[in-house]
Amino acid sequence: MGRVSTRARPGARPARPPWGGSRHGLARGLARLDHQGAPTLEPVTSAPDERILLVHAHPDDETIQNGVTMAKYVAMGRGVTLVTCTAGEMGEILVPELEHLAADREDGLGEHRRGELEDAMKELGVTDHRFLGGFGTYRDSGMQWHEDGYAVPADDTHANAFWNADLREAADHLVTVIREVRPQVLVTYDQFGNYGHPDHIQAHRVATYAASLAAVASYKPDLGEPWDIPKIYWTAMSESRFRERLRRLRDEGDTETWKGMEPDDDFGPWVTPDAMISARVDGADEIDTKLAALARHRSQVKLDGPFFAGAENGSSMWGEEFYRIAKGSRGPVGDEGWESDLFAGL
Ligand SMILES: CC(=O)N[C@H]1[C@@H](O[C@@H]2[C@H](O)[C@H](O)[C@@H](O)[C@H](O)[C@H]2O)O[C@H](CO)[C@@H](O)[C@@H]1O
Ligand SMILES: [Zn+2]
Repeated sequence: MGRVSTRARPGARPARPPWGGSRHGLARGLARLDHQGAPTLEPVTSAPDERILLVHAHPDDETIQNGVTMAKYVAMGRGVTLVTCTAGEMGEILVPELEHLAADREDGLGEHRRGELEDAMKELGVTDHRFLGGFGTYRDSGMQWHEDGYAVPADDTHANAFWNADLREAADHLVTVIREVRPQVLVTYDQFGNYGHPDHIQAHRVATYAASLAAVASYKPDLGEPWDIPKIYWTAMSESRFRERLRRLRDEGDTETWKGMEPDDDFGPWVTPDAMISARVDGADEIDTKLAALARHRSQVKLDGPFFAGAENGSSMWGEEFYRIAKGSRGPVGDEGWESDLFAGL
């Protein structure tokens, strides 16, 4: 684990994560330091010894990609912190009675999805969730398919669209969180944003940059004591599971889901070859919790559609969550060569 600092600058007040611990309470039993840096005798309630930080672009990404992992780690008593970079203002709306919230009508979808996210976090048991820079700082950039990939809509006029964010300014918001939470594990997307959404790509860039900046002692000490995150993972879609899922859908006559894609196609960066996967978190015990959280994102997710069909009995790709290690050393692996716990080896 990284250096635990007990040095407090005179006048510096340690930020406190919402689980009630103090930044200085990371090492059990340390006396709390008062705001002059003098030790007080009252016992401190330590932050969980193990802490994970997840950085996602929109509400629902966290549950789709890491709902099992988050629920599992909360149940294990680990600290789970989620940072969501935008409120998903530009999303489609699957529920007719919510259509008035659309961006080109009342533009109320972001506020609504904030509530969906709160409800989903209650299902997973996650109590520490923040929007990057505070709610409304960065706006969902939207996405449109262009010849060879997604891009932001040409007529996008919102100055605070996340895709337009100043990278270092956005990273500084996350540096503050990293130095407060001091996670051993960081999870975000790969360089492709998993499926090419501009906000996902930007979230990857901000998380990666912030992780580097947070570790530099001489970088903006006013944002907190430096913290070098030991392990960084990118979320991954297992190639074998995706092909298997698509094959099953096509065998069942479903030609609509992932329309135009066939099981033996070349999916490029959309999937990760199993040999490049580092960890698999099993969700046999958490899949129901994940689905309950997914159901809370009702403006975006139709559980009774083919996309999530079969997830309830674990017979789909949603009951497993895959990761590629981007920084740090892996712990013990199983027969497939995958870790089963992102904190392994720490
Ligand atoms: C899972 C995810 O990242 N969803 C994003 C995505 O949503 C897609 C978008 O609305 C597209 O227009 C639909 O056809 C597609 O079905 C949706 O998944 O992009 C949205 C706009 O940026 C974003 O709000 C949503 O969270
Ligand atoms: Zn997203």
